[in-house]
Amino acid sequence: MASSPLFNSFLPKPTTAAPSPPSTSLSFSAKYVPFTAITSSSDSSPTAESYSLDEIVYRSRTGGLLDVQHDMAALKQFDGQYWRSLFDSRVGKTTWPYGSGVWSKKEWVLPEISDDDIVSAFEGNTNLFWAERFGKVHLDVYDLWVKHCGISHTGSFKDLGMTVLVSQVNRLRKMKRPLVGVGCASTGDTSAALSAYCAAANIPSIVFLPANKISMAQLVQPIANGAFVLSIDTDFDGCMKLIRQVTSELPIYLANSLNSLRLEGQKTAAIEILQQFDWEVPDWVIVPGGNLGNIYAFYKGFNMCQELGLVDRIPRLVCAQAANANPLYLYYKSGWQEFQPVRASTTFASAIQIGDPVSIDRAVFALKNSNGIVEEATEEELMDAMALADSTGMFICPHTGVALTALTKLRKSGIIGPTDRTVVVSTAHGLKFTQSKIDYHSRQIKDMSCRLANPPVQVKSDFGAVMDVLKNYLDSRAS
Ligand SMILES: Cc1ncc(COP(=O)(O)O)c(C=O)c1O
Ligand SMILES: N[C@@H](CCOP(=O)(O)O)C(=O)O
Repeated sequence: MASSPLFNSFLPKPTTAAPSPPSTSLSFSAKYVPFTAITSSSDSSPTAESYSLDEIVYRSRTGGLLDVQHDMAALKQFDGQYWRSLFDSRVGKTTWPYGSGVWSKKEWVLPEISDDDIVSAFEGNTNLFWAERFGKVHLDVYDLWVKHCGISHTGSFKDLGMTVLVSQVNRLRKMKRPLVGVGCASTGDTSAALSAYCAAANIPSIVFLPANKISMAQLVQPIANGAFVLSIDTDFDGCMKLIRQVTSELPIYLANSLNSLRLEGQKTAAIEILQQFDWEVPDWVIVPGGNLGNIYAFYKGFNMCQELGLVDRIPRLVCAQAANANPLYLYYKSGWQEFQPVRASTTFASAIQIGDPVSIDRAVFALKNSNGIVEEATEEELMDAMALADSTGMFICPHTGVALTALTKLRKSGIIGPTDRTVVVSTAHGLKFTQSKIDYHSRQIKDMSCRLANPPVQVKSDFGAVMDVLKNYLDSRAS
């Protein structure tokens, strides 16, 4: 384990006075089952094919997706009120590992892992921000909230899933499983999270990045955290194919969301939203989608809360895609006829420039079961939405601009009403995407009017000149 003060919070902490976990915690368990067992079962009867979470397996026997299935009967020994109180009692504490927004829900995430194996930066517990001015002034909505998942250790929601995956790898390595490292393909955020958590636990990380397609701030993260970084002359989908081939040949553990362990951490953001609303259910939750693991993770988190009696319904989900990388949108618009991967074009929402999402089946299931909607945003729409949100005090990433565009469209069409409680999920920190904001505000984007650009005013070092400029500005504000 690292001993640097930087990673102090990653280290197991002595237990201080804190609420006790359920005395039966050791009886909770989870296993991998084929995703089809989740989608087709109307009851919780055991499926023939299942795997221990200590096995290294990403696909079912038929090549389909897997899912982590919890022993719901064991969890149901406790009622909704019990779980609500337990989770609430852990917020804002330092007791290891419950101070993490993910591990505060440990019984629902990885119930069997030892606390000593957990690698955590106390991720989660992110700000649920009341976007009062943006909502009221620009959209005529009064109950609009932005869940800032990007205000996090590595600046994106990926930390939520990565703490789970790297903790499990840490456990497997202690069990002497022959894993030489952990690898991922990435549009930037997954690699940043993977490399930070691996560095904290002294596990080698290997990342495949599409050359020249991610932001400089994202690129520098795995470099700084000591990952082995391959910049490959292809797009994300090409990198994804390569890492899948490599991880089937070498004992490198796959860290992309194809690995269903990741989604167990990501689903806690949904539980946290309910918790932050005092267990009142919002009407809408809007999530930007790329590889499409996260939309399913949100569904799973909400669905578990309903099934275990913490709430009595789930929100309607909206998945928002960039029009330049919109295979899910096209599929939805076709009435779910036939899925066709696309070749994703360049988008300012570069982290979702994905044409062949691995979790397409998971996303469709989540949307169908939440009465969901898919929307898309053009480059101009997403950049204007980002600039507008920033002008009301936020500093969001372009992906959040995609989600806000979806909200704007659904509000304009009346599908989202003025008093509907709506949560937009902000997936990464705006500081990772400053170049897109610089391009916009300096009106340097071809074929885009950048109508909300706010470039600095060049002025001579002269009192009169400064006063003239200021008077003009103040007059324009007054009018
Ligand atoms: C900032 C950001 N937003 C949204 C997404 C989309 O998440 P998912 O791939 O789970 O759909 C990603 C990654 O893909 C991302 O990095
Ligand atoms: N946006 C992602 C793309 C990969 O998604 P994953 O959830 O499958 O890891 C990234 O940041 O790399």
